[in-house]
Amino acid sequence: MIDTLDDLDVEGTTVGVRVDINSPIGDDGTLADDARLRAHVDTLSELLERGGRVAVLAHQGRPGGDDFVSLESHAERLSKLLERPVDHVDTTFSDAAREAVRNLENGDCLVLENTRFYSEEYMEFDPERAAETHLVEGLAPALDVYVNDAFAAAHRSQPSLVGFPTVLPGYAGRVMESELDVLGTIEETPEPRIYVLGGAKVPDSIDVAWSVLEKGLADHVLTAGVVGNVFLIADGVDVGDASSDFIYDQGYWDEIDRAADLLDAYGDSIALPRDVAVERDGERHELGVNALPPGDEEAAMDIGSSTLAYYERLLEDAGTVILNGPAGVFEEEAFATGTRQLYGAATDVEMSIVGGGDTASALRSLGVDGFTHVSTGGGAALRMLTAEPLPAVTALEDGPKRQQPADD
Ligand SMILES: Nc1ncnc2c1ncn2[C@@H]1O[C@H](COP(=O)(O)OP(=O)(O)O)[C@@H](O)[C@H]1O
Ligand SMILES: O=C(OP(=O)(O)O)[C@H](O)COP(=O)(O)O
Repeated sequence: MIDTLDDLDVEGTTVGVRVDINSPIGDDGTLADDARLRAHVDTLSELLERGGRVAVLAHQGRPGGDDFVSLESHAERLSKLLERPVDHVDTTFSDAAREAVRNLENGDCLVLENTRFYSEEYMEFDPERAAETHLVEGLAPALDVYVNDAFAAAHRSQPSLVGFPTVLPGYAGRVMESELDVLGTIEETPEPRIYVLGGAKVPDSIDVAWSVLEKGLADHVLTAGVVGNVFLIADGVDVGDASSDFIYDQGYWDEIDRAADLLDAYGDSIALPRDVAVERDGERHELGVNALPPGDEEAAMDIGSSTLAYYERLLEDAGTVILNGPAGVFEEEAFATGTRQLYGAATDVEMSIVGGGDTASALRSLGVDGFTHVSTGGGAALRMLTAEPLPAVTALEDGPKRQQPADD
């Protein structure tokens, strides 16, 4: 059993709240979409209104990425959403960070700096070891309790997610609580069950495909996006240099062998794109798989209309559809068709569950709604939907194993 905010005496308590506000970032390096911030407003408002002193912990992007930026603009946006001042502290566990946390009054909120600015936070540890990292040892003494509301990151065994609840009393926030309620019952959802795996996080998607096919949870896995391109290559299709180079640059080349192994083991249950869309003369141009490779500069940016018709037919018989990752580069209107139509078709299925930060933002910008549940998490939702435990949830369940050092 996990304790929730109902079990916490909040007044006067300094609460470290791990949220997932990892969001799209604009060309100016600031927040471009606040959906994930909005999701946490209930938890943060409740803690503040109940007299808590709130220090927000979160990551943004991955080292090396264009979206690996400070949380300053997130703090500004949170201040508007929470209708109260929210300071940003430009470190996470330094003397200055501890000082700022200790200076909080009841009802005050601040945002500490991007946890991933510190290399340990981008590594995976078991909880005991995570509790010995600089981040946790440095910050925990300034906190009384830890609240994890970051469902979307709960599949990561990183210090801010599994280390703090090992040394502090841990509680699930409202987002975490409701996601666990909805997604914890996958084995009971109507069959046949179809998993649609698109987007760009290929290793996560292949893990999920293995797991759900091995466990008999999925009747079909439909592939799209970069994931679809990897499966096409694994199936011996030449998707062209532009798409292959992209996969190579992302470090996903080994995933092709894993996809090939999956096709050997479960090929009958895995659907591959039958055509793709590339940009030719400034416009969308569809090519059947037999007509590949495309020109040198032409990347496969979306699934084509034959694939869509094929996938829509499969969805007609589904009882449950679980979708993660856009079917194409939805940010460009010419390549948004696959995502718009495929996700649109999924809303007709009896139970439709969607996961993924980019996926949720794609659906909003494309105006597609009507799903049974849109999760705040992508990889985390998928992992739950494979009936696998989430490390951050397990750490909350296990509770503190030892006392944190006393505050000085
Ligand atoms: N064929 C493709 N080629 C390149 N990028 C793609 C393709 N299909 C989808 N994408 C990109 O995948 C990104 C989202 O993937 P991902 O991060 O896995 O989604 P989520 O956050 O929903 O889990 C989007 O930025 C989209 O442009
Ligand atoms: O956006 C996230 O995951 P998601 O893309 O699977 O929804 C989380 O913030 C986790 O980020 P990560 O996949 O860089 O560890």
